[in-house]
Amino acid sequence: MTPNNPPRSSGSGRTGKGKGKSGSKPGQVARPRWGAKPVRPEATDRDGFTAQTAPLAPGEPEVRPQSKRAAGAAAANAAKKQTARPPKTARTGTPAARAARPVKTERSTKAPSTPRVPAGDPLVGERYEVEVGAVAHGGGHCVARHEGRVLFVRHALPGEKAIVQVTEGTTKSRFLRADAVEILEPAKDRIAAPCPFSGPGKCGGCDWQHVTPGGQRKLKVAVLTEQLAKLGGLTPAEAGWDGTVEPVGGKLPAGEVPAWRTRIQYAVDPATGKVGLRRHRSHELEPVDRCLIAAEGVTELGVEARTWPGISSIDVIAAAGSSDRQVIITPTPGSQLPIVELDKPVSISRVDEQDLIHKVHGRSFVRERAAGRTWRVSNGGFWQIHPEAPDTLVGAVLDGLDPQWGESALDLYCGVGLFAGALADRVGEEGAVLGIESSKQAVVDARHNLATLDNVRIEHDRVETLLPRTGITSTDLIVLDPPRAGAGRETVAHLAGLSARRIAYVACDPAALARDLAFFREGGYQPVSLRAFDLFPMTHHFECVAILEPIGE
Ligand SMILES: C[S@@+](CC[C@H](N)C(=O)[O-])C[C@H]1O[C@@H](n2cnc3c(N)ncnc32)[C@H](O)[C@@H]1O
Repeated sequence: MTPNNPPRSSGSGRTGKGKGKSGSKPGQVARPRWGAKPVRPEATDRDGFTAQTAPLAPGEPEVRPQSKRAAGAAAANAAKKQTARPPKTARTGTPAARAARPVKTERSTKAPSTPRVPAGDPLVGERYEVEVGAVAHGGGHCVARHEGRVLFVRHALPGEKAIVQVTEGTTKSRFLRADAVEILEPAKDRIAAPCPFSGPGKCGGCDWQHVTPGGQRKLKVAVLTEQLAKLGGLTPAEAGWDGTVEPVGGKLPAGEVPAWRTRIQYAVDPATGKVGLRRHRSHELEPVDRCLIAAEGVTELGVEARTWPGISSIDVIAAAGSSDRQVIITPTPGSQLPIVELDKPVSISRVDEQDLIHKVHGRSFVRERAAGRTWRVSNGGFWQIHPEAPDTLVGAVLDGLDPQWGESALDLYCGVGLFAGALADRVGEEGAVLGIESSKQAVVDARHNLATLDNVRIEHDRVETLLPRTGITSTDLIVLDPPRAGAGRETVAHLAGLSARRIAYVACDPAALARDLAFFREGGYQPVSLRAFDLFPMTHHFECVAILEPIGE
């Protein structure tokens, strides 16, 4: 595709750099520096993001996350597992910010739709011998073929010869899902999985316990390379990428598992009261008495060692930047919250039957440290799970953007204000930063976190709704850190029209990133550097930071 350079705005809406301060008081949002009046957005929250949302397999329709209540109902209906929605497996906290006072959690509360009954004769349980091919995007699976039909195989590695057992699909399915249950010829990156709960039919939280740390990063490199080519039309060199996925927190020897996960959602087995993690694409539980990737702050609470009668799920958050620990408990319908005693001091909140969160005791938030500041994150609102992720990503964004004193910047999908705060420090009081975020509670937190910065304003609404209404016609810098679905064609086109000197795109889904890079090219921007970070070891997830500049400059 030939890049084109559509005319971009002349920037007439900007009031110019170096003008006086906004005059906002601490705690108020600063007046914008782009010549647009502050808007009063409508409350249009939507589901937020978790890095652990089960990705879709190629061709699989998008499925919205369930509420805990809906998930509970579905768990009771495990017989329908074959066509059930993707599970909430071992993922961080709640998928969106929730308010400190009782408010509706910002999650889908729609009941699950009636499962479709797949046509054809079931093939579940069939075993085939296959040669395992390349790793595929999402789900931690590799592609194999049997009698012309595609199989997405978990617990395998490229190049292996294996016996696989079908886990989903019928004679009419376009593709089948399967687990490698016997490895006939192992790949050199295969190791014995250190976690006893990992393996075919077991916990769905980790994808690659059976792979060396270096082997996991090689798989991630293959996925990013493929997505850039397929959806972005880019070679690694054209993307400004050195072709590596950078380890974070030091390299570990094979067989050692980093305890990186500061947020975990456990489900509770109604029969035993024991906690567990969801099996892959299932509402069934794998009872777990020690999650190896859980951070020490999670494990030391002793949640896994207790029984939880009358409880359906438990979100555990162990701040990396303070000793704050928060546990958010969802009782089963009709049950009362028991007195909760854990092994360390902890704040407790409960989720009621309307999905409202109530503080039981302690704080309704945890405090994190990153980019030289303390951040309040309330009730399971978005915060990166790996302890080193916030500083790693802020470092990559600032290195790539090189913000200058007096510049204006947008922080889109800003969460509790991480990049906005870091940018504000660099552009100084002569500059201005506008953050936009759709979660009400995250906006409240962001305004609290950045209250002392007169040059930052945080607005509440969806980026795609609010940005066009701001009247902003140009800015110097943009950071966007959208949820898994990416920003999409319209938002990218709008951003490409703002004459930004540089744009930093932080992405947790390489497919959405590659697609949006192609949209940016249509708008006259190209990546000049791309870095990928292994911020979710033992899983197939990773994070990218792409820096874009106008083509031809
Ligand atoms: C990946 S998180 C990034 C948060 C923040 N940049 C950080 O690093 O902590 C994405 C954020 O986008 C918010 N979000 C989701 N869809 C949105 C939309 N359409 N417009 C604005 N914000 C949105 C979510 O609530 C979430 O806080």
